[in-house]
Amino acid sequence: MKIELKNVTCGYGKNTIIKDISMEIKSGEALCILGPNGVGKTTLFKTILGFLKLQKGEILIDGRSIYDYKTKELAKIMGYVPQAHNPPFPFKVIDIVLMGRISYMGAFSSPRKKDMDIALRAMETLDILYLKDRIYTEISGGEKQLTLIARALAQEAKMLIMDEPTSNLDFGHQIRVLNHINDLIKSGIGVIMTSHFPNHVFLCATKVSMIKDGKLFKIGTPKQVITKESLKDIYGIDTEVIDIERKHKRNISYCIPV
Ligand SMILES: Nc1ncnc2c1ncn2[C@@H]1O[C@H](COP(=O)(O)OP(=O)(O)OP(=O)(O)O)[C@@H](O)[C@H]1O
Repeated sequence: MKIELKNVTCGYGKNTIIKDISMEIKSGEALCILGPNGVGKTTLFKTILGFLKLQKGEILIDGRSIYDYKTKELAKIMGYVPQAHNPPFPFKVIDIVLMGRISYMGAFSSPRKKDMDIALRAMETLDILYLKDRIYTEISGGEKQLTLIARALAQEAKMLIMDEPTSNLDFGHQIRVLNHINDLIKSGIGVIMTSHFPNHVFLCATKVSMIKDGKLFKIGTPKQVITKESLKDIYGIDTEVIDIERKHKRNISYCIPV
């Protein structure tokens, strides 16, 4: 499966936020989008998901415009992990995760045993089974983030769109989620994510694109894109990107401020 963005221009009403961006993501790849606060990463995601209309350009899934897909079809293709939020009703955590199964259920029908099993398995994978009967609005920001990731896993979508999946998480959960993203791409799922941490890109992304002033600034492998020059360009800080040897895993690059 392939999602292609061709000369995408998008924003709110007549206000353009993202200008003329082209990129593509295939199954088994993790594309991380980096860019400063307010540059338009979430706006781009909302447009890919069809919540916002394109101003110009095209978004294609396997060569077909996203606008030619039915909502239910799209829900089986793309799962969305938004930044943690509070829904208007005090749902139980398990109900939030089960919402990932809606596209598999008939109208007005309740979850089958299979849906419940899949939802519970998604929670188990992320070590949050203990939250099952808690009220979503009463759990911590990190627990909400993990719940939303579990909901996307339960959706069994082929492409996951994750808006800052590690925000709100403690160090252990950040690494667990990044490892989980690695497992997902190994299993053939595609991931498009945003992050504010270039080091997270080195840990799980196969591809990275940097956005500056609403335009695509750089795209390539993490090593090609994350350099001291590009970090200075988009964040305005001086860094050093160093290579680190790891005992039991591949060597990795790491950026530190200087
Ligand atoms: N509903 C909206 N209506 C109008 N403008 C909006 C709306 N939501 C966001 N914006 C504006 O669009 C711009 C891009 O916002 P967006 O949330 O896409 O940035 P971002 O790169 O995801 O930021 P961050 O890294 O801080 O989450 C900002 O200037 C923001 O104020």
